[in-house]
Amino acid sequence: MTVMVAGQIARDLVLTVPAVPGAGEAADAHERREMLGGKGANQAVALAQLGVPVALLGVAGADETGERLLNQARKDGIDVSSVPVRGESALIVELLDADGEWRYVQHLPESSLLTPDDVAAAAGRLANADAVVLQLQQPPEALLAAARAARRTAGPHGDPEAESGTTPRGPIVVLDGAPGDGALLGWADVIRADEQEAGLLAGAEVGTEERGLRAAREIHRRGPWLAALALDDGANLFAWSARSPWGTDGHVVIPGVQTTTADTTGAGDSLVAGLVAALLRGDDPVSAASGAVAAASSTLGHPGGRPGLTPESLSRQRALIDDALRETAG
Ligand SMILES: OC[C@H]1O[C@H](O)[C@H](O)[C@@H]1O
Repeated sequence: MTVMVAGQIARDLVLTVPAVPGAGEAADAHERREMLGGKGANQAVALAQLGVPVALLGVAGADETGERLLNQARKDGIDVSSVPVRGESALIVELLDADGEWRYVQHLPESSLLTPDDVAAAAGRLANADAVVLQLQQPPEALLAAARAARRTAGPHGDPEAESGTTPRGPIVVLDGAPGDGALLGWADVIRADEQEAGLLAGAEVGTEERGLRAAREIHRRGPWLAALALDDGANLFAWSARSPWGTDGHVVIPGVQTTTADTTGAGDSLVAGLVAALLRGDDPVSAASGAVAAASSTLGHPGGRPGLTPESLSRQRALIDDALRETAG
């Protein structure tokens, strides 16, 4: 079993400040953390921590930083043999204030972005993976190329041949974010979107369970059979269609349970990884959704997006989620 994550590899520099300085002001950071970052790398790290064999397709800089990032990825157990190395490393500076509010300043050289040629070079690996995970930090043409390469044996949703049930479907394609390009959505099986992104996809505000469900139905109509949408009370809605492996329409809302939030950065990345791991294990929908939220919650307690998923943190969060679900049911 392998998951291919096609996404960004960056050096994340997280500076914890009492307050973000205004124009003409300076702030002393009381903590500084540097780490392998970018949504692609974060998701790959989280998958590796969850015990899922994972390969990364993203660009590493041909500089000292790029070398450090790749070494870290290798130490994390990620296969980086398909990573092109060129140019300057991508750098993302996160300013995290005392309220846990973050601001990013990023320098993403053009050379740090995936091209369709990079994707073509990894086409065989994409097609043979069990899941392909994409985020929107890469150019749309590269993402579309990756989705097409992954599903070369079947067309996008809406293609009668692909929907016939007789065509081999290839890997599960998972998309993190709301693509401006509707074509990309048609190639995805699973989508994760925060509130704002879900609103963009649905063309209407999402926030409550009812509105989220409406958005999910629209999303299912356009392609993905599973939508994981953030609601405005910190809960997550997971809505699946009959085209899902579970074969029925259904949904579950998992309440947000983590009490201490140092930084929300990276929580979505861990959620995606938790969901992919659960889908590949063949979990039932409630268990898959709970596993995804447990992974996300485990990432909230520390500054920066790097996941720190341990069996202990996951089972602590799982127990809280199970309690919350029992409470909702009772
Ligand atoms: O999803 C969080 C990530 O997004 C930003 O790109 C940072 O790299 C951070 O680690």
